[in-house]
Amino acid sequence: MTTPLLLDALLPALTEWLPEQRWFAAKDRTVAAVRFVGHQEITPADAVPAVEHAVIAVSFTDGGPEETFQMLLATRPRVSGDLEHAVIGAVGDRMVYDGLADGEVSRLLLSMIVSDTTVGTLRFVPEPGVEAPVVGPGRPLLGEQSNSSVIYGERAIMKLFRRATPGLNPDLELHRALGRERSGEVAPLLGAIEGVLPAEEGEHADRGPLPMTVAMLQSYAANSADGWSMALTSVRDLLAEGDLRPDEVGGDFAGEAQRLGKTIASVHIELARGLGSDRLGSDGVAAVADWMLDRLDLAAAAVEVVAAQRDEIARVLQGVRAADGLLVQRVHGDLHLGQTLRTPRGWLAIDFEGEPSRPLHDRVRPDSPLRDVAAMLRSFDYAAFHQLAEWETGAEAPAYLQRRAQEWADRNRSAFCDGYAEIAGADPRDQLDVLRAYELDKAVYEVLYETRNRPNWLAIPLRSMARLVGDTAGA
Ligand SMILES: Nc1ncnc2c1ncn2[C@@H]1O[C@H](COP(=O)(O)OP(=O)(O)O)[C@@H](O)[C@H]1O
Ligand SMILES: O=P(O)(O)O[C@H]1O[C@H](CO)[C@@H](O[C@H]2O[C@H](CO)[C@@H](O)[C@H](O)[C@H]2O)[C@H](O)[C@H]1O
Repeated sequence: MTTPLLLDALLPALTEWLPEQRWFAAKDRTVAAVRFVGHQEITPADAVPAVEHAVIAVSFTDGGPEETFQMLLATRPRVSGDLEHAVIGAVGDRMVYDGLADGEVSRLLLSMIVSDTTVGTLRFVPEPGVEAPVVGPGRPLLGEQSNSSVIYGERAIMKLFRRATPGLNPDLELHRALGRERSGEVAPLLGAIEGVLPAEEGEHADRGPLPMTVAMLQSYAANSADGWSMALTSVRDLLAEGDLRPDEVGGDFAGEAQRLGKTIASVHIELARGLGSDRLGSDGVAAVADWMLDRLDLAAAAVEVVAAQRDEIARVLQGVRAADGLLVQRVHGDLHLGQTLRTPRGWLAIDFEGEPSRPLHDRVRPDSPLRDVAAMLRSFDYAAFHQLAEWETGAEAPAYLQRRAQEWADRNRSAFCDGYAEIAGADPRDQLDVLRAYELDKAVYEVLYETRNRPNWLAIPLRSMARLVGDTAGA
């Protein structure tokens, strides 16, 4: 590999391979062409395995904007067994494959972080003052995720960010800030790989080289369960017991929801302490409302049911203007139950990247902590109605099940707010109009997200959108 000629020989195979990958976040578009915009050798080209970091730009048949992604490409003269599924194609006398699938490659990356190595434009940096993890091979994480992670013996987890975005990734930035605050609410950061998004040439020469985050290494939270799975189990227990109430069934989640509220309030306090906070005046609040309206118009342009209710939705979003001096700070930005882990000691929040489809400058903009609270309230609705969604694509689920699901959502939303208020010193429900605006903003985003990604789930945010537009009831 490494010479542009050899890389170019891989392009036809790569064009076929990319859309099959879970992390390829443009599955609704047809790939027209792929080109390499940068590559950096990590080992010599004749090593076994040989590894390099590559940045690719993908263009689409719709003529819309390109997307850039990063990859760790590895090569060997032959691959067998466990690596066969990761093969992209053959180039010269070597097989090229996705390097993260190879335990030897992930072992090498970890050892380079631990030993603070620089190779060309790539910096492998350990987090100052933290204990170096044991070096060993990594095991790829299987399952749903937007990026790609490998786990090192239940001690550490490394995430390769798949989008090649200039600037410091907010996931790394906020974990660093929370580490400085000695937060017990996130998994400690152990290190990172930092690189450079190369300057473009020719017709794309509109910028120079820019720093970019390649990967992040964290402590692995062993023996943990994610909040989404735990909540679904609780809802399943309840729906199976048609005549019992949420507080009467075995899997009641309200205690956990309350503890989770406390954890998120602590994260907010730590973020404000570490990175500051500000109180917006009326112009600032108007800008937040305008920004929500822009998001609404984006969704309305793509989804008819949003367009049909545009004005009613806009009226509720204007509720954010009720805030008298809205307090803003850095927040998680895409909080949901799947972004939380229950360890034997308590809850952790993970994945501070923000909403994946938003541009970086939007994701790092200070916002109200109520954005995260509202997003978590949305997640309780999702968990409650997820099992009924299949029904709702065809016939309505029986009314008694809908009532039970609603009771579960109400009970856990309320427990979460109780826990949050206990630590934050202010109850999010005291600013109902603002909270409702943030919740509706998220529900509109979800309608667009589900339309594009999981049409079977669309009924869940649609139901919430109707409730938030129609009712004035509390959280
Ligand atoms: N520190 C950690 N300890 C244990 N598991 C983790 C940790 N961080 C992430 N995970 C697991 O990895 C999955 C993907 O992580 P996440 O940061 O959400 O990646 P992505 O940005 O790709 O969505 C999570 O759902 C969780 O199961
Ligand atoms: O996890 P990501 O950062 O990729 O976030 C995106 O995908 C989420 C789904 O995986 C999506 O969350 C929505 O679905 C969840 C259930 O799967 C639910 O708990 C959330 O409340 C709901 O918003 C998230 O919005 C999207 O940005």
